[in-house]
Amino acid sequence: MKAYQREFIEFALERQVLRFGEFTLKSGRTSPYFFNAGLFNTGKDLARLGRFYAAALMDSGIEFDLLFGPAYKGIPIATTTAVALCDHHDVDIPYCFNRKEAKTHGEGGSLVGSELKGKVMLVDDVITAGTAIRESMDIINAHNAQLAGVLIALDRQEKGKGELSAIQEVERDFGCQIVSIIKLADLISYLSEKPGMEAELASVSAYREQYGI
Ligand SMILES: O=P(O)(O)OC[C@H]1O[C@H](OP(=O)(O)OP(=O)(O)O)[C@H](O)[C@@H]1O
Ligand SMILES: O=C(O)c1cc(=O)[nH]c(=O)[nH]1
Repeated sequence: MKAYQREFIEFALERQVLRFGEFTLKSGRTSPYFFNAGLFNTGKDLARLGRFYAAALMDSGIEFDLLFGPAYKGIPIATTTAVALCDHHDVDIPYCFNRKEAKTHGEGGSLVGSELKGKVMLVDDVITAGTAIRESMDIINAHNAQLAGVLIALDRQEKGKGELSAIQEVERDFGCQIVSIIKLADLISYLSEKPGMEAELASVSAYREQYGI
């Protein structure tokens, strides 16, 4: 694990974005841990989060024209990443996001921000079973844009529909690269080095045995 990954895990634990307990996921699975990016909820946290995303994006070397943040939690992530790319990497990239329910008055429509076109970098918090990414792909395809890649904070490294991980399935189906700041494996190695986290390590490891890849 790299230093910035350990730093990111500590940031998420400190802000209780990363918590242990019993959580029902969108996929219906019951997980002993949960990553709630909505709890990066101050200006300082969001600015710091954006720096992690922007650095991971620059490191990935993937070329893209636009950031897309799927509603809802992808919206502040795309926004803060765009700001960090400008402030810390001198790169000015347009961004846009969707509404979960189309607006029927005023400017109307389902998209807000820059026009959805070109090579799109999708940014979100986590991928579990890949449903949210597939929903976003429908929007990207409907606008004749192309998916350049996906950037998330946490790759939960879980099985998708078959034996591949949800991420591997998305990479295969859409021919794109998925980049994450941390993976479940990083969290497990962090927990295994940390005194007093034995119970969390045991429950997360058991979950990985059941759903992990
Ligand atoms: O890979 P998946 O199985 O789709 O799960 C991951 C998705 O689930 C959560 O979003 P959710 O749809 O709960 O929406 P929110 O951003 O409005 O909280 C999360 O923010 C991811 O987008
Ligand atoms: O799979 C999900 O629904 C999910 C998992 C997680 O860790 N965080 C989240 O916001 N959603």
